[in-house]
Amino acid sequence: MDLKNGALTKQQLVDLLGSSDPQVLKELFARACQLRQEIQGKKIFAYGFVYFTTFCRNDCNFCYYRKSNPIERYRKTSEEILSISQELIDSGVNLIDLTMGEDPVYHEEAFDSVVGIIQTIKDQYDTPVMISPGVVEPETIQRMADAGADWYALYQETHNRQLFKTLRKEQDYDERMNAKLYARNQGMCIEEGLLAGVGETDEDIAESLLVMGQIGARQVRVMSFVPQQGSPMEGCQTPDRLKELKIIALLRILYPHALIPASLDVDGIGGLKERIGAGANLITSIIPPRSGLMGVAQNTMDVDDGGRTVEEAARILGEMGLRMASREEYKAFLWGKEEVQS
Ligand SMILES: C[S@@+](CC[C@H](N)C(=O)[O-])C[C@H]1O[C@@H](n2cnc3c(N)ncnc32)[C@H](O)[C@@H]1O
Ligand SMILES: C[C@H](CCN)[C@@H](N)C(=O)O
Ligand code: SF4
Repeated sequence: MDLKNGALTKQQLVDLLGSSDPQVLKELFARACQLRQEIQGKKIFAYGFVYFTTFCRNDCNFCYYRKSNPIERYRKTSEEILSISQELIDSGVNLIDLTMGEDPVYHEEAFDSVVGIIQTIKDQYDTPVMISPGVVEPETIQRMADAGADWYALYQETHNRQLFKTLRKEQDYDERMNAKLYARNQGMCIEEGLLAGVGETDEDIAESLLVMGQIGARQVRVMSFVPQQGSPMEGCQTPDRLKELKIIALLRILYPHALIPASLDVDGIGGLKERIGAGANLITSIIPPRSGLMGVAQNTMDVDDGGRTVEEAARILGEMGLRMASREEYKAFLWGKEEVQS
């Protein structure tokens, strides 16, 4: 199979996802890293993660924060959110990802405070913003876009409607998809994502990889499912990481210019090297230690001991002959002449 030609068919994707041939895998990862190198050299981007409310009205079967899970929750104030964001920016992240559970309190206040926070980070801190609020009204998306939010992140998890129904209980597939298409049509960049190891087939994954391109997502991700205490899927197994790594590499080959995260939220900082080695060009889930903030799939792993910091990630990148990008380099990549294809 010719990996140089990025136009892989669905069948070729399925074959590669199922392959355990060491030579094929070696070529796959080498090609993915070569493409990243050709496009951005040694630079790797990094996003700060601010999960500012862990209250949620939904009951996703895979998630620790589902409303039926009797866990301790927090809701940070606007002042806290801004000071944590400032701390992350000072540490060297390229963007702030404002993430929330679908917290009814914010829905009641029509997201006024979130809009204000976006404005401050954009106008006063001069930093790109991603918003991950779950499904929100078109009007709210519009206000967030007007406030300057660059990105709307909303992961379908799977593009198999049957499987979606079992994961995102009582949520509508089309409503979720349409929210991100609306954001894209308003000029926002969108991130699409899939969850690996939740009962999907390689055909399902191949379909997702193709849909991600069709909808024009400029950031595309995969996270391996991590079982959560107290959730219906607590007893399910976490998948072999090789699948996630293959998906990262295939995404890079299909969409050479896309932002593809190496999330620290799956295996902590210990999982960074292999994901970058598979072709990821962005580190996500950087969280300041002792800020009282949590991760999603790994809610505390490596947070308070400073494992999920720019400093630690930069050290590891250095060992790989790579380096952290500056905010200006990120902005140039996103908005500059080097047009990023979808
Ligand atoms: C917690 S949500 C935050 C935004 C918003 N609440 C939403 O659901 O879109 C972000 C993503 O984390 C991922 N996630 C949640 N629980 C996970 C788990 N147990 N293992 C791996 N990824 C998980 C899912 O892909 C989910 O879409
Ligand atoms: C899943 C989160 C992102 C939400 N936009 C975050 N923990 C991450 O891994 O990047
Ligand atoms: S994935 Fe998001 S919407 Fe679903 S329960 Fe978790 S926080 Fe809520």
